[in-house]
Amino acid sequence: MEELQNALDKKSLKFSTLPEKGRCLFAARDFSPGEVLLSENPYVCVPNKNKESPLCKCEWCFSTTNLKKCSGCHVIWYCSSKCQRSDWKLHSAECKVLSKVDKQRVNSLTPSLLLMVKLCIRRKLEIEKVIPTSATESYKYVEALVSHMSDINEKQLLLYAQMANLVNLILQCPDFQLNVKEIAENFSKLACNAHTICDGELRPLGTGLYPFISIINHSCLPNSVLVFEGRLAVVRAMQHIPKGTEVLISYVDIAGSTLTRQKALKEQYYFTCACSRCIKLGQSDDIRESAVLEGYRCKDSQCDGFLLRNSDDKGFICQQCGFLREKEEITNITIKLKSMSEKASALLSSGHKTEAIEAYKMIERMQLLLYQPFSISLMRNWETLIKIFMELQDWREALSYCRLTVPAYERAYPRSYPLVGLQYYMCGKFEWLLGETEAAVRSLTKALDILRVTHGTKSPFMVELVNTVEEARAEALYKLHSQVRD
Ligand SMILES: C[S@@+](CC[C@H](N)C(=O)[O-])C[C@H]1O[C@@H](n2cnc3c(N)ncnc32)[C@H](O)[C@@H]1O
Repeated sequence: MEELQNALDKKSLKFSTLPEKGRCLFAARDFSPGEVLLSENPYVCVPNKNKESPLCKCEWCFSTTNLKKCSGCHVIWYCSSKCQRSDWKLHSAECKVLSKVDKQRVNSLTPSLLLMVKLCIRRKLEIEKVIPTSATESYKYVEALVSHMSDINEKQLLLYAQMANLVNLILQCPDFQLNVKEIAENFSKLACNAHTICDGELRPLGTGLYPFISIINHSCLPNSVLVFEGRLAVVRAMQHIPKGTEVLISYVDIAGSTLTRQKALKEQYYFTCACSRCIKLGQSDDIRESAVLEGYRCKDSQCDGFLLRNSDDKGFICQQCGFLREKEEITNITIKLKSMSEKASALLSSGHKTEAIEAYKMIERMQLLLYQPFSISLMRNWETLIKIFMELQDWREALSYCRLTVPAYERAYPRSYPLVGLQYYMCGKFEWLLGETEAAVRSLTKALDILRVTHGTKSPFMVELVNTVEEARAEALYKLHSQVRD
């Protein structure tokens, strides 16, 4: 505890505990927007490999190019000998373990199993003093993480026990000194403490355990943001944080209604959020916000009122014009939308992109009849369309949908939120590709204003963004001069 506070003192942070939250981090001085509060290398991490992210990645830096398999275990990939050397202390032991696992089993190992294998190995190497412990890196900080073992249901417990058995089988060695119960508890710890490692555009790359950053609690209106520079996790102030304020990040997508956010937090993190947004649950502002983000629109296409459930539960009443929308009509459209979404997603996963586009456009038309213009469902459907058009390199169509999402993002997220900046960035990139230089300058400048606070300016992603903005500004100026000359 004293060692932990000493390490945090250097960063002007104060460790504390609150009865309703457990461990917390507080600012021990004022922090300005964009200032780094805390940065940490992963205690252990693994690249993702799943249906959404099928490419193999370098175990150290997550690069997907120039990959070579480790010649010892034939399981782990590296993009360079530099990355392989950096990982060697841990991987030399991991390599021996993985090379003994039969080929079929090794291919079916999920990232979370591999992460747990690494965690057990790192612990053993610390005990053997192969990897030294320090004031900030030690297995004792993993031991201090919350596990919520008493909150998880039997089904989940059984799953963790099965996974723990598998890890034990893979490790095949008694000197790991961890029993199945301890490993199962560690799985539970990973579920509520591990972080998804993302690139600058917040696309997931892997999963990592960062025991210091794991002390930071959640808020649906956070004052800080967690981003990654490669494998390094960096927490930055998104706004001015006065001395004595708790440092808070968001654990879940904060775009949803209070009920949706609270459900997600309860399911994965076992707490009822009482942040400054959540305490408004049931108040008129909160009801209006939920109705706009997840509720239905007025049947009268000219009216932009939001609907609330009628007291007799037969339908929904527009709060502006008093029109009733029958429950049955809404149920029918919702059922149709569900079946259309299933078809569209099947078309997409079978590679029928043109047909999928038509299906998602049909969904959009139906959503426009049912939901508010700033609805989250509509926003997600536009995001899918942008993704498909990007894959087809149809920048014009991608831009038109991207422009629709920007106001929806601005409505759903706080103003300086990274996702808002990234949506402007995406628009700017499409405009730049399409030669719409002035529009690109406007969008990229907005992106830069937000992202220089959340992402800093030093990462390769931000350096590239700064360069693109400068290039776009120079080209816009050149075009302006040419027009004046002509
Ligand atoms: C990553 S840990 C955060 C640190 C944690 N407080 C601790 O004692 O180690 C996540 C857990 O912290 C608690 N937590 C985080 N944010 C909270 C909040 N806003 N209100 C109540 N509990 C919270 C929940 O138990 C959650 O599962």
